[in-house]
Amino acid sequence: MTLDDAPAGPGEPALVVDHLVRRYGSVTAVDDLSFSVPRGSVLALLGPNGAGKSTTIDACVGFARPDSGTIRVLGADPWRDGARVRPRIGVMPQSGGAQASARTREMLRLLAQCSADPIDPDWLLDVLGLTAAARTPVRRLSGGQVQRLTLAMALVGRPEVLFLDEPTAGMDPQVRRLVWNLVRAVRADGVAVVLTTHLMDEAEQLADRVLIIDHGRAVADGTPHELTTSEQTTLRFTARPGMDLTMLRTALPDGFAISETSGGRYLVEGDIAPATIATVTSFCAQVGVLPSDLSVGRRTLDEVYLELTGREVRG
Ligand SMILES: Nc1ncnc2c1ncn2[C@@H]1O[C@H](COP(=O)(O)OP(=O)(O)OP(=O)(O)O)[C@@H](O)[C@H]1O
Repeated sequence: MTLDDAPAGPGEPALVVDHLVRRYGSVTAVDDLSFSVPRGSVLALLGPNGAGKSTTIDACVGFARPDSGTIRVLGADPWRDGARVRPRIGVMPQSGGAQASARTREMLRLLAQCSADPIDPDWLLDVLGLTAAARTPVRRLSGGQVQRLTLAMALVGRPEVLFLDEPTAGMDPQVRRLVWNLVRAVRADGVAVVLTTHLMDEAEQLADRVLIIDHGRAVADGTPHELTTSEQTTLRFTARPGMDLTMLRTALPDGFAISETSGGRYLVEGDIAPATIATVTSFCAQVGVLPSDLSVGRRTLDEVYLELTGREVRG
């Protein structure tokens, strides 16, 4: 052990990533990324497909070797000192990880036996609604059940740091809420959680901090409240779908963006003032439309995310 590898003290962040770079051939998947995650907190990594989220997690759990930069998980280097790190972390990869031929309970018990102080597998199955599927082979579970089993596998060893790669992708809304409650419970127990998600409401619900990455680089970092509070406010209203907004664009001063976000739902972004509302309602009167649900508020995380990462679909 070197001085660099001294165990993290109780006040130290459970995870520290410092100037991480990871390349695959000519692709720089993670490009100078730095962040830390204190115990008892949740960090959400957001970013478009291919932004580098899974690669970041892979490096943090010791699956991928950093090209440069350092990672400390509970004070240890996950690549060089995996034997010290692995028993103290839980990982829910996107690809699952359960053996297809094993039965659900069997799979979980096997992992529990590898842990010094496991959570009771039957309790976990019960909490995750998998008791009825306890004797079902993994290959016959539904996609959502496999997801829940993979989460149970990440939790059964009572991890101090938990990595969840898109934990609720494809889950129905009830199960998603169940998973959110479990994440909140482990966070309250002092676990540091890193999760990736494409669901902005998931990030808003769970995260103490949000890190938005694009092309491997951080483009925003803050609490959900910090990221959605800025000079820019929004004015939303509902009216006839497909209105020609040219007249409204001309009437508003420079610096405003106007869009129809979905059929009949309009969004005006900029420094909204009382005069802006007057301009919008006067435009509606001119075109003979009654606006409804007119409201002024903060931008949503979704809007901030789209502004930072663009609206075009990535290949
Ligand atoms: N094993 C690999 N070999 C080669 N390139 C890879 C490998 N893993 C990832 N990449 C590339 O690295 C970049 C980042 O991929 P990564 O999977 O980390 O993104 P992501 O943000 O997790 O995407 P998604 O939201 O689709 O899961 C992409 O360009 C991807 O093609």
